[in-house]
Parts: sequence; structure tokens; C-alpha cells
Amino acid sequence: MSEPVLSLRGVERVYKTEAGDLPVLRGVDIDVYPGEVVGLIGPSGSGKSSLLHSAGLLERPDAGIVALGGRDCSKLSERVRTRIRLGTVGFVYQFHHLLPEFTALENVAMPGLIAGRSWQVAEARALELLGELGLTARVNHQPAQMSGGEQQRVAIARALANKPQLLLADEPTGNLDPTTSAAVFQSLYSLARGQGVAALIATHNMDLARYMDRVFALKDGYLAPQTF
Ligand SMILES: Nc1ncnc2c1ncn2[C@@H]1O[C@H](COP(=O)(O)OP(=O)(O)OP(=O)(O)O)[C@@H](O)[C@H]1O
Repeated sequence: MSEPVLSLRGVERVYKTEAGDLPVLRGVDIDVYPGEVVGLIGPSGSGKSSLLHSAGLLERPDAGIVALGGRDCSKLSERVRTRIRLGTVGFVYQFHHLLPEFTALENVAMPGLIAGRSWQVAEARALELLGELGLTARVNHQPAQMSGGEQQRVAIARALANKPQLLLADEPTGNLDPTTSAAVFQSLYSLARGQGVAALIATHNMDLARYMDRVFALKDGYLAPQTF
């Protein structure tokens, strides 16, 4: 088997609040491999977003190891963590956060331009991804001219623009109706598999979780495999 893209070992996260320490992750272990789509479920407040934030180097865990591509990132400087994050991780959120004044094509090309690629290269990658997501006819539309499902597909394309090894998605279909949610999830799943990306997807949607390659449930700060 190939090496995991993401490895968490003994990850702990404790928030300091006025009411005292709030331990959210107490010792999380997980490996996510290239080309697999792994689900993360758990009740509201169980720490799914916190786990994704630690995994994506947006937050530092209070203890434990967060390794991307076999490299422990938990103790690296913020500058190095940011560089690794930009080169390795793509994020999708519940709300698309597209730039409203730019077209779908420009929104998806943007990460490539920011990474220093030419417009031709960034545009070609954006057109490829939007095409795979069935959005060729929408490339020149602005977000307000697209449906919720189309907007979220554009956000998925944008997350994959710089060919990340890891895709982290936090309730990526949480804002969509059930039919659109299933269709967008199917697009995300096929694209992630096709691109060989390791995907970790937090969701409340058990119907979608069933279609994932593996699912883990977060409870009381620990992960356990979920069977259906
Ligand atoms: N910055 C913070 N400071 C203090 N407490 C926080 C902070 N961020 C999250 N929490 C708390 O940590 C717990 C876990 O939050 P988190 O957002 O990770 O859960 P979640 O499983 O993603 O929830 P949901 O499904 O509702 O999005 C919650 O009780 C939340 O209030």
C-alpha cells in the first residue's frame, strides 16, 4: 500500500475558555491514503472542524503529530507550515466563498495565479477541472448567475486547482437540498478519486457517508471506525 498523505497520531486539541479548558480532541489517530475518500461524522460540537483545522495546518494541535506526506508538521514554524499548506492542501467549506465579481473560470484559476503560474497554465487547469465537473457551459458565469450546486462545484474545482495531495472538506454539501447534495457529493467523490487525492470529508449526512470508502466517528475526543 502507498504511504498515507495524512497521518495523525495522538492529536489533542484543548480550547481555553472563560469556563476553563475545553478538551475537544483527546488522542486522534488516522491515516488517509491517496485516492481514498474518508468520511468524518459526529454530533455537532464533537470536534470535526477542529480536527480538519489541525489536519490542514490551520491550527496547531496541543499535542500529537500531524504528518503530511510523511513529514511531521506540528512543530514547524508558521512560515513553513503555510508553505506546506498552500502546496499540499485544498479546502472546501459549507459555503462556497467564491469571489462574487469574478467568473467561475477566474475563481478556479486564481490559486494557480497566486502560486505564480501563467494565466495560460492556470486557465488550462481551471478549464480541465470545470469540464470534469460538467460546468463547461458556466465558465464565464459569475457566482450569482449559478445555482447553489454549481457554485459548490466551482468551489471544489478551486480547491483542486493547485493539485493538492489532500482535500479537506467541512460539510461541503451542508447548504444544499438533498438531491443537489447527492449530485455534488458524487462529483466531489469521482473527481477526488480520479485525481488521486486523499480526501477527508466532515458531514452530518449519513446517506452520503455510506458512499465513502471509510468512515470514522468522532466521539468524546476519539475516532472510531464506523460501520453501516
Ligand atoms: N476557538 C475556539 N475557542 C473555544 N471553543 C471552541 C473554539 N472552536 C471550537 N470550539 C468548541 O469546540 C467544540 C468543537 O467544535 P467544532 O466546531 O470542532 O465541532 P464540529 O463537530 O465541527 O461541530 P459542527 O458539526 O456543529 O460544525 C465545540 O464545543 C466548540 O464550541
